[in-house]
Amino acid sequence: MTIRVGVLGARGRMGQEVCRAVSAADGLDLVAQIDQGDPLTALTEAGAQVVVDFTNPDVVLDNVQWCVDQGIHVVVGTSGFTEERLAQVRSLLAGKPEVGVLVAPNFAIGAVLMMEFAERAAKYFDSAEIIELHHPQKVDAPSGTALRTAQLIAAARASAGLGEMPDATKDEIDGARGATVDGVRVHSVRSRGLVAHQEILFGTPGETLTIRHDSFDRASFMPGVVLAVRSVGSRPGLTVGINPLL
Ligand SMILES: NC(=O)C1=CN([C@@H]2O[C@H](COP(=O)(O)OP(=O)(O)OC[C@H]3O[C@@H](n4cnc5c(N)ncnc54)[C@H](OP(=O)(O)O)[C@@H]3O)[C@@H](O)[C@H]2O)C=CC1
Ligand SMILES: O=C(O)C1=N[C@H](C(=O)O)C[C@H](O)C1
Repeated sequence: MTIRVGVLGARGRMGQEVCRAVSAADGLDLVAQIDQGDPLTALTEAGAQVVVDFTNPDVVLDNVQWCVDQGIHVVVGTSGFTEERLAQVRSLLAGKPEVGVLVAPNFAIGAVLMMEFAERAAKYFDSAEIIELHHPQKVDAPSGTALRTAQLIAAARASAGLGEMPDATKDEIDGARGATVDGVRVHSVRSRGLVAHQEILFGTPGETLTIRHDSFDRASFMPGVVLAVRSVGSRPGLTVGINPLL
């Protein structure tokens, strides 16, 4: 059966790529392309069953709420999902248990594996720092992928009983050590020529391990987005990441 798909943020960098990918995918029908200023009611008028949101962190929760209220499943790629925001999505869904919302900080398979490998490595190393590098049009810092990676590393360290990292600095210029997310230092680089990149640097006496992923093209996110669109309708409630679909 064909799935009727609407895209929010359709004129953006990701939205345009998603519209192309949905149009080219078997069994998906692109029925609505919505951007800033367009009414959300165009989604219901077009009979969208799944909406894909690649907008911005300021508006995404309102969009999700509106879609959930209408009984439309949502695939969310927009960044900024802290644990607190995920909890807000869970409470939106409480009144609509049949609706599925999938929030993925990163749809690229390499990035998903990078996060899994980092989670696995975390307990073996005293130190861990994240360096994320993106194009300069990105509105937020740190990236959603870096936030999620920090959460995963922190949780793995806590369950292994590891204490604080041996990283105290006596004298530092503000910001020199990056931001601290769940106890993990995160450094954000913005530069022309970049798309989306991240490395995690682990260290313990005598050795370091670097895990790095590079998205050189937004095409890297599309297989994950299409998989999520096909799956979200059969996954009521909140799903975080595409890992359970792989
Ligand atoms: N999960 C993943 O794998 C990935 C996630 N992302 C995330 O996706 C998001 C979008 O990234 P990107 O495409 O580069 O950003 P863009 O700024 O290129 O695109 C966002 C689009 O959404 C539009 N928009 C803003 N508000 C609304 C609204 N209320 N309703 C509908 N459309 C709206 C914007 O319009 P206007 O410009 O007029 O404001 C713009 O056209 C970011 O949060 C980014 O971090 C990006 C890549 C991969
Ligand atoms: O804005 C981007 O470009 C990206 N955003 C996501 C994030 O914040 O992690 C995913 C990817 O890094 C590209």
